[in-house]
Amino acid sequence: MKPIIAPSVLASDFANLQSEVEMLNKSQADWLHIDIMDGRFVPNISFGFPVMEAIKRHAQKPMDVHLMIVEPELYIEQFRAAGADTITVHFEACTHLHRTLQQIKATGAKAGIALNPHTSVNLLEDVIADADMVCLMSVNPGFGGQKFIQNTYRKTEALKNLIIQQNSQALIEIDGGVNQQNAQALLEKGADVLVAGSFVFSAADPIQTIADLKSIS
Ligand SMILES: O=C(CO)[C@H](O)[C@H](O)COP(=O)(O)O
Ligand SMILES: [Fe+2]
Repeated sequence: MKPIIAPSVLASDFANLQSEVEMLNKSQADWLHIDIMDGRFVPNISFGFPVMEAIKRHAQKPMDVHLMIVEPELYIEQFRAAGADTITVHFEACTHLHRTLQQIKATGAKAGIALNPHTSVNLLEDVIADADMVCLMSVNPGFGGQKFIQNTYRKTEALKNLIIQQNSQALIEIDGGVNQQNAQALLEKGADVLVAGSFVFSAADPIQTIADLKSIS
């Protein structure tokens, strides 16, 4: 099965956002990955609703919104209104994760759970049936351009086993440091969605780079 490719707009040229989004429209990218950072859950601030809405005005593909924020339940409806198709919240940021997943689904969006590198996939046993996607962070969240953490291979395999065991339909997304070197092995371990930021946007030919990732199976 071909992977779903979700380039992370975080690594794009914000001064030329419209042309970056138009490039993604023309490419084989399946989704646009949108990283929202609040300066509290992670030690960085990215962008918020006005920028997301501007991206949405030009995007012809679904928006996969990764919320690296505390108390995400306060903003779910607003992110949906700003154009999110999938909303992923962090396991570590949700006191009532099951409730927050239902809240996301009630807006009509797909609901994802992101796990920091230190968080075990075993903690998802009682909630995996309620998730449309699990995002395994393969770097510590907060910044693009970091080095891929090797333990992600093992986690991907363990998560795939849990999904099969629980008869869940959740997709496995890998986020952070994804490139042509690690993509094949991630897919073999069970990944469905590859997020790639700096690897795509720092390439000489981003459209070809996306096509190369897409052609791995
Ligand atoms: O969530 C993220 C960082 O917290 C980004 O989606 C991720 O880092 C992608 O960027 P890169 O491919 O450059 O690592
Ligand atoms: Fe992300």
